[in-house]
Amino acid sequence: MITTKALSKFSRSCSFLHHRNFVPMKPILDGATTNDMAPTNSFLKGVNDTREAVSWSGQTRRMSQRGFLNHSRSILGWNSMEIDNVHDALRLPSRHFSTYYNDKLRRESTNELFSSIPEYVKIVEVGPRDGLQNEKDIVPTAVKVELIKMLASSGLPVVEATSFVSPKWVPQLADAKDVMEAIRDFKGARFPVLTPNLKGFEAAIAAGAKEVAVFASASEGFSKSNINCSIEDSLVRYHEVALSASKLSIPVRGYISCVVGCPVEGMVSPSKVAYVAKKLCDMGCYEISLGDTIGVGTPGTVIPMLEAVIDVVPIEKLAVHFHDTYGQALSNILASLQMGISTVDSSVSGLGGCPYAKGASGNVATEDVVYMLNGLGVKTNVDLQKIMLAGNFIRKHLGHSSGSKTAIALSKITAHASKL
Ligand SMILES: CC(C)(COP(=O)([O-])OP(=O)([O-])OC[C@H]1O[C@@H](n2cnc3c(N)ncnc32)[C@H](O)[C@@H]1OP(=O)([O-])[O-])[C@@H](O)C(=O)NCCC(=O)NCCSC(=O)C[C@@](C)(O)CC(=O)[O-]
Repeated sequence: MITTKALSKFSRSCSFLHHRNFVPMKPILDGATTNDMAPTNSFLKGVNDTREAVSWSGQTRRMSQRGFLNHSRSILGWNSMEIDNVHDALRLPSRHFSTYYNDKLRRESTNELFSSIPEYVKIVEVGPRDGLQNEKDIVPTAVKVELIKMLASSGLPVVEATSFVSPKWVPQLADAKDVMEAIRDFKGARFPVLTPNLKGFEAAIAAGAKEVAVFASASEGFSKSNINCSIEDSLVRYHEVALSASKLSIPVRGYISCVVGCPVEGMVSPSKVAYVAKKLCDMGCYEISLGDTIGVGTPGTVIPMLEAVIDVVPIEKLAVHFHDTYGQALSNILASLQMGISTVDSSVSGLGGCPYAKGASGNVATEDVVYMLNGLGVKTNVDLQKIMLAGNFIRKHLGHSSGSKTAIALSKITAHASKL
């Protein structure tokens, strides 16, 4: 059941949200119909505009941070030197801008805002799958393999490699078997693959996959457009996959798409997400990734959704998967971390989108997530510089600019930083 308890607890602990006139949304979502949600901002329905001015104990911290950055700029001559060569930029020890400084601040801070943030966050990289499935031009297998290799060597614990789906539906990933065969001997990361049915599962195992993921939806409309069946039918298929997987001791991850909004139906009720999450958990999924497929969520919709799911699935089994269409992904991740989630999906360079979700933009960029987590003093074991190199590699191939603000910012900075 959705309660306002955690919302108000979250709100009390998040003085920064009050500071920005944030007021948590009433849990209006249960039973909401398509008519409840106009295409754009009806997600805001129910927000009380009771603005509160709460002094923020982080003011001093923010000011001193700015002081530090100005100091660094003057040492680095930041404004006068710009480059567009990521290799040069990578000489810059980014920790000077984030981890080192904020680690110290976080350790010293007693602000309760930090208390619920986990010390370690597992990042699940979905770029080679979620990213490349939506590219107009088909990426050559060798490029995919090199990207996966670069990502795995950056310290990422999980790199979702590809999908064993119908090549008629997603031609971009029709080379799944070749990709898996090429990475068979890669070490250092796990390489799960998407499987929509037993046929996909069997093909994945034959190609050497050691872990699979099934993908349901919280909305009927999206389920039909993405996998051509109802939610219930998909759960039956996934149950079959889970049974076969368990016989082979293959771990199964479960995705739920459209956890706050659907391109077909509009607003999605948290109770529907909780229902599917429980079913996936009961069939044996070791982790359930909650996907804001079209990136419409804000903490105002994400928190009630998480509340509903946490009521029925242990929090340590949950992951969040945000697309950044409205620039809300990092705030949604921060809210999720503060609620106790410690697994975050992201995509190098912000690649991504679902071919069957109109309007879906890229996933939150891995570089931006790592930068934020470094800044919070949260361990990820991921090397930001190596991720940036992987991002640069794939972007050059695709001919797009980076979807990561961190990568763009750091690529513009050059200096003899090693002298610092
Ligand atoms: C589920 C199906 C297959 C149903 O597709 P269908 O057309 O209903 O299935 P079918 O059983 O009638 O089979 C049609 C044809 O596909 C073949 N087929 C059937 N299954 C497979 C398979 N596994 N691998 C290879 N081929 C397969 C089957 O053999 C047959 O071939 P034909 O006889 O016509 O030559 C199709 O709808 C499909 O592949 N959909 C996948 C769509 C997809 O990958 N979407 C993107 C991923 S989800 C996502 O991005 C969201 C997520 C996870 O990232 C979270 C978030 O962002 O929120």
